[in-house]
This record gives sequence, C-alpha cells and structure tokens, in this order.
Amino acid sequence: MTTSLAPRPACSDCDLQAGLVDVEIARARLLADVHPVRGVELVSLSAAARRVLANPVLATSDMPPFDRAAVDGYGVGGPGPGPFQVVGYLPAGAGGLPRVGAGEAVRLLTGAAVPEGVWAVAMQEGCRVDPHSGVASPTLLQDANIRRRGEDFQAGEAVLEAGTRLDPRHLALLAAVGVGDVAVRRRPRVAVPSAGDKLLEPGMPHAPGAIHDSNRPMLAALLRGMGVEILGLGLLPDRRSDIAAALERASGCDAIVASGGVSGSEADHLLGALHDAGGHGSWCAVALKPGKPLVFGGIGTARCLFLPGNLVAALVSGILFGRPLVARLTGAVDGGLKSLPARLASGWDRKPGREEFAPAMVGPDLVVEHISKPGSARLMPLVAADG
Ligand SMILES: Nc1nc2c(c(=O)[nH]1)N[C@H]1C(S)=C(S)[C@@H](COP(=O)(O)OP(=O)(O)OC[C@H]3O[C@@H](n4cnc5c(N)ncnc54)[C@H](O)[C@@H]3O)O[C@H]1N2
Ligand code: MOO
Repeated sequence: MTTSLAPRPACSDCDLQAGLVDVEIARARLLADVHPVRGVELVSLSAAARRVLANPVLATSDMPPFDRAAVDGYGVGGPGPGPFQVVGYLPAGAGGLPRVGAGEAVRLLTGAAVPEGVWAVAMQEGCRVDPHSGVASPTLLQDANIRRRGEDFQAGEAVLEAGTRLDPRHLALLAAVGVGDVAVRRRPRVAVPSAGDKLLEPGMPHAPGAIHDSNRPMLAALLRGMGVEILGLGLLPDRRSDIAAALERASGCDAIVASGGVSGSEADHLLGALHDAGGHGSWCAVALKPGKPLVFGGIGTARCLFLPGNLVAALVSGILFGRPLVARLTGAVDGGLKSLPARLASGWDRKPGREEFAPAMVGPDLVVEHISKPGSARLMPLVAADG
C-alpha cells in the first residue's frame, strides 16, 4: 500500500515540478496488469453495436455471392456496339439465368445476377433500343459494371478479428456474412461516482455554494459509448467513512471511475477512503494540463481510477486514462485516439512542463485555431471546439 502526498509546484511561472510523470508512463502504469473481463454472451445483431467480438469471424460464402450488375442496363454478349437481340429480363433476385450468346443481350436491373456469356453491362443511358434490331451499346471493356463473385471477400476468409468493437460497418459485414447472433464479451461493469458535498444531482434547483454534477453524465456517456454497463454509485459526500462504504459496495465491479476529491487537501478523501475500505492505491501527479492529479488503485475486482474534479480535467483525463482502461477491460483491440500533426493559426503562450490539451477549432488544411481563454473548469470553449 503506497500513498504519496501531492508535490506542490516549485515555481508559479511554469508547470515544471519534481515528480511529474509523463502521460505515456502513467498510462502504462495504470494498465500494467489489467486484463479483459471473462465471460462471453450471444447477442442478436440489433443489440451488438459497441460490443466486442469474442471470436474471429470467418466468411461462410463469397461476397458478392454471385456476379452482380452494378447498374440498370443490358448485359451484352460482346464488347459492342451491337446491336444485340434482347433474350431475357432479369430484375434483382431473379433466378433461372439464361446463357447469353455473342449477338444477344439480357435486360438487367442493378443487383441482378449476371448470366454466363455476358461480356459487360451497358448502362441504359448509353444504349439505344430498337424493337426490331435490338439494343445498341457503346464499346465496352470486359467486365464493365459487373461486380464479380468474391471480389469483396471469399468463403473461409477471416473478415473480422476477435476484439473488434462492433460499429455500424461491422454490423453490416456480419449481416452480409449471414450472422444472426454474435458471440461478444461480457460488458465490463463500471461505477462512475462523483465526489463532493457541493454537488447537486442534475435537475435539482440551484443552491448557494453548490454546483451541479456535470462530470458524472459526461464520464458515463464517454465510457458507455465503449460498450460498458454503467452502475449508479451516485454522489459521494465529503465524509471518508461514507466514501469507504460506497467504494466497498462497488468492489465487485470491474472498474470505478470517480471524479473530484483527488488534489490532496484535507477535504479530499477518496484515496484515504479507498485504503480504509481495504483497497490499494496511490496518487500520481501527471505532466498533463488540465488533469494533473490522479489516483490509480483497486478494490476487490474493481480497478480504481480517480480523476480530478475540474470538468475539463475530468474529460481530458477520462479520455487519456479512462478510455484506455475500459478498452482494456472490454478486450477491444482498437488503437484509441489518433493524433494528426497540425499547424497553429497563431502563437500559443504556454508554460513548459506539462503536455497540454486545449479545445480548438480545426480549419481547412489542419490549421488549428486556439479558442481564447480555455480553463480547466470552463465549459463553453469545450462546447465550441471541434478538435
Ligand atoms: N494547492 C493545490 N491545489 C490544487 C492543485 C494542486 O496541485 N495544489 N491541483 C489543482 C488541479 S490541477 C486540479 S484539476 C484540482 C483537482 O481537484 P479535486 O480533484 O480535488 O476536485 P475538487 O476539489 O473536488 O473540485 C475541483 C473543482 O471541480 C469542480 N467539480 C468537482 N466535481 C465536479 C463535478 N462532478 N461536476 C462539476 N464540477 C465539479 C469543483 O466544484 C471545483 O471547482 O485541484 C486543483 N487544486
Ligand atoms: O488538472 Mo488541473 O487544474 O490542471 O485541471
């Protein structure tokens, strides 16, 4: 059991201070022995969004399953211009395909199976149809406007790997493969409490000295989008014994992601309460702005990540630490945040010493406009930002 006191800044002009840990190192420390939850369940495709695939998926048939017309037109028996005698009519879904000879054509609608002998499909806009001589087409390259069987994937091919977090594209692919129910990992159960006597439940009337709990809906939504079950642990009061009791109650979950009460003052009881409740944890000062003070630990089966109370700090550290923790628990293999090099539209006066995240507007050619006066508790720049 280790508890360290919050190191205080050495100077007021910069964020350099002894003992700050780089974000990467802190994250590696947090994730060191975190493993995906055990347990697999079968869910229908309609309930599978955001869930994480338990097993790889192999295609059981080719896609497309047969040669298909990509346009409405005529499947012609040669490169054109014809004329070709029209010998059949095939809408999508029709079977019993005729063989098309050299001087023949077949009327095809988009998605229809292309019969044997068809050289290419001529788009109807480029064709002239004469009731006597047949259809005249432009000159066509072989296979034009035909989607060949198996060109997307072939039977036996691994189309999705275990650990894929299912998004709309994956659901389309699973349906195309013929999957109805899919084996996914159990959803991790994550408790998301907020700490502080000063907090009001959303919707409660304003009260002197109090503010509404913005962090809980924000963090719950951030993590719920990753396919976890969020458990209500409510608001934690500034009483160590009550916090310890709440943490003990949540000790059977897979994670507790709390916010507030971690900066180390006499009113910040989370770490002490975690120890009282039989858990373990330590304070970590991260070289991150906003979002410096964090607590990493565990109790029972639950990993503990306690984030700072300032809401932008809670969001930034929720993204940089909460999401990777939850991703690891879900067993997802997605790589997390992608960053792109961009250019600042104007100078940014900042102190050295901490990796800094600020709400920004991203313009054309990745020119980034810094939104004025950001702050770790200011919501409006956050809401105005798109990067
Ligand atoms: N002497 C020092 N003071 C502070 C330091 C420091 O190093 N030395 N660190 C600062 C940093 S950085 C941060 S971030 C905050 C973290 O504070 P806590 O995690 O202890 O959070 P609280 O004190 O409970 O609240 C801070 C702030 O955030 C508001 N808050 C808290 N919870 C919520 C919520 N659920 N929804 C909306 N807003 C919330 C709270 O009202 C406070 O204004 O500490 C600095 N102090
Ligand atoms: O973690 Mo704090 O003030 O940098 O938001």
